[in-house]
Amino acid sequence: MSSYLGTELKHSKYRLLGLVGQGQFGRVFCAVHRRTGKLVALKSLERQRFPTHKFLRELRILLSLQHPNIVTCQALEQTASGRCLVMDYCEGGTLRSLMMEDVYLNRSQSLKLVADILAGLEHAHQRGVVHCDIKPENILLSVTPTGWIARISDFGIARLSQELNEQDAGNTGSPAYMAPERFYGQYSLTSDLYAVGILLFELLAGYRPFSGTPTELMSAHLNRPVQIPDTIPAIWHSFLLTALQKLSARRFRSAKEMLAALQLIATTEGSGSWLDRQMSDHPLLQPISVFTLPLRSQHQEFLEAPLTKLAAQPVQLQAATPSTYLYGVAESQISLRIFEPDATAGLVLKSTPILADFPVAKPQTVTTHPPIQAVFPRSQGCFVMTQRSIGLIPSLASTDQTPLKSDFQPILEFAPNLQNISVAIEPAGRWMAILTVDPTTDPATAMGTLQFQALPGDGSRFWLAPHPIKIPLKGYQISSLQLLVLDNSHVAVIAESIPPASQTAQDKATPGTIVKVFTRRGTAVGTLNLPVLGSKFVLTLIPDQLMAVDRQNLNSVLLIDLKPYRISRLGVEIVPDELVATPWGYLFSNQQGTIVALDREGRHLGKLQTDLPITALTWVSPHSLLIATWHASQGHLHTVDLRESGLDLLF
Ligand SMILES: Nc1ncnc2c1ncn2[C@@H]1O[C@H](COP(=O)(O)OP(=O)(O)OP(=O)(O)O)[C@@H](O)[C@H]1O
Repeated sequence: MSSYLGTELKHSKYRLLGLVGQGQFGRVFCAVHRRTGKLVALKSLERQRFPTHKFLRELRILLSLQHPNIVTCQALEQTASGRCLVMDYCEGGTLRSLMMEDVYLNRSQSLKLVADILAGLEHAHQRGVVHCDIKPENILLSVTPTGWIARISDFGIARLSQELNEQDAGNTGSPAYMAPERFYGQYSLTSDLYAVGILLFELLAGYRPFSGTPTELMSAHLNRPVQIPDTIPAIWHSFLLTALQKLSARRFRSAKEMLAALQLIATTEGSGSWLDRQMSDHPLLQPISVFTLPLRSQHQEFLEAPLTKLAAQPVQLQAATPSTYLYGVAESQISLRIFEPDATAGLVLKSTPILADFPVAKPQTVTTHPPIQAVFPRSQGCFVMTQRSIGLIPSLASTDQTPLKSDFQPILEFAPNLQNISVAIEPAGRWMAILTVDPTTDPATAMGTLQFQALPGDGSRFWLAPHPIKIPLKGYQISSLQLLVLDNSHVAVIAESIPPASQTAQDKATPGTIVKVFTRRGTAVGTLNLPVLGSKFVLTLIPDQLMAVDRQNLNSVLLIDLKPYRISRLGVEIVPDELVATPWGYLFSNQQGTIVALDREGRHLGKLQTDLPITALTWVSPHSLLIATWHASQGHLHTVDLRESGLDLLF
């Protein structure tokens, strides 16, 4: 179906970017408008299931609802096999997906989301439209630098599906959120407000007031009084009890009235910071269950200088034994250690260190060398970037047991007048991309130059952009520029955007991050304007996924999926200095010696703590971590076996 729709849309205004989800009536795709570059959601609706007259009636309703808290429908696209609704794209996923993570949303943000829903409902109710299926799955999220905006989706479609279901099987809606009268087939605008009451209860308590089978739920909604737990502050009790009245007439009379009551209590309680647009002092996301375990090293090696970077590379040294090279950087020196798997002891250091530290560049003393800025271990060896050049320390894998060579072969010397040089190397080490900023004093005319170059080995077989590509950098924060290789044919230029100066304080444009993607042949693929401020972008081991520090919410990390486009936040409890992707999830560390481990779904696996400041960390096998520490002129390289660390990992 995805390729069907792709083919059918070949000559339309939209280009499909990927499947986002599947609803009962069809699939939802992320697509981009070919001319404007605007992202949209295309919701395909099967023709047989939506007879034309009903569909047009619902479409009229949908088109009449234009509000920032409603997922608006912009147009209808006809395709050979059916129709697609063209809707605003919400990159933050659903409220359900956010509620399923191992985090508590801060109170102010939870209340803000409920206030958003009420504002959207007020708009719809004023136009005589009742939603009938308010639940976290139908609340989509737009991401903002400091949190989210809730937007109600499925207006009209929810009611239409109810009608169709009634004809089919008589089973409608989502019983967990259904007001008592809905079980008798009646509904009014207060049925939506009852559902919002359940949703607020769930956000504040972490569970819903009633659970069980559909029959048990029906009986509970109709007869059982609501029990409010002590964990919900008393100030909210009468609000919740009013929203969850069994008799429709005893509830809030309108969304507007309910919203006003919510704002009043939030202000009284001191959790209404969203009302005056201030940032909350509390972390946006608070992990639910974080336990701390002492960091136990399997092996410790004494270091003479602090290692600021560690990079591992699997190698095949001897016929059947896969080993791992570990490169360590201390200022302008790079060292190499070799690890080999051992049947009983896991991964062990073959000898310590095999290659003594050696200067990277020629000059006289180590201290005068330009410090190493980045290392890229690849099959030919380790590419090393300094301020002045990029070069290769050739691989020793092929030379087997011969002593390790320490020659540094320069590949490219940078012109002295260039600033902000970024280099990125393809995973297979066949080509590199270099981004430089042309010297200028005027930010309005700043230009970047992106070049591609084949690397020693079989790189010259690749067709690379023959000429430098000029990138206008107006509106880019140049000091934040980053270059990443996404896969063997794409690179991304990433930078913070400078919002244009605005006239009024209210009208203040929000800052964001620009991600511009190019092919290795130099073709611009597209630009994403991320509504978040990220820094330290790294690739994860999931294709087309990036992660970054969330600069405006320091205890959270951003996960950015490019295909389909999606932004999620992980609550990590620490302000991470290092972000490391592993085959099983993510590791974050800070200089205070804390390491937080999360799985690929963002679930917290635990926290390791050492008293020593961590200067670098990496993994050398899925369960072996290498951690460099440094304190009071003393440092160690620790080998940690995660299977014995006490973390909740399944290997
Ligand atoms: N406008 C949108 N922007 C981004 N993602 C969307 C959008 N609309 C839907 N989605 C995604 O697609 C998924 C399917 O959405 P859809 O509304 O078709 O079904 P549903 O609400 O999950 O189920 P149902 O059809 O039973 O109501 C959602 O879970 C959501 O993740």
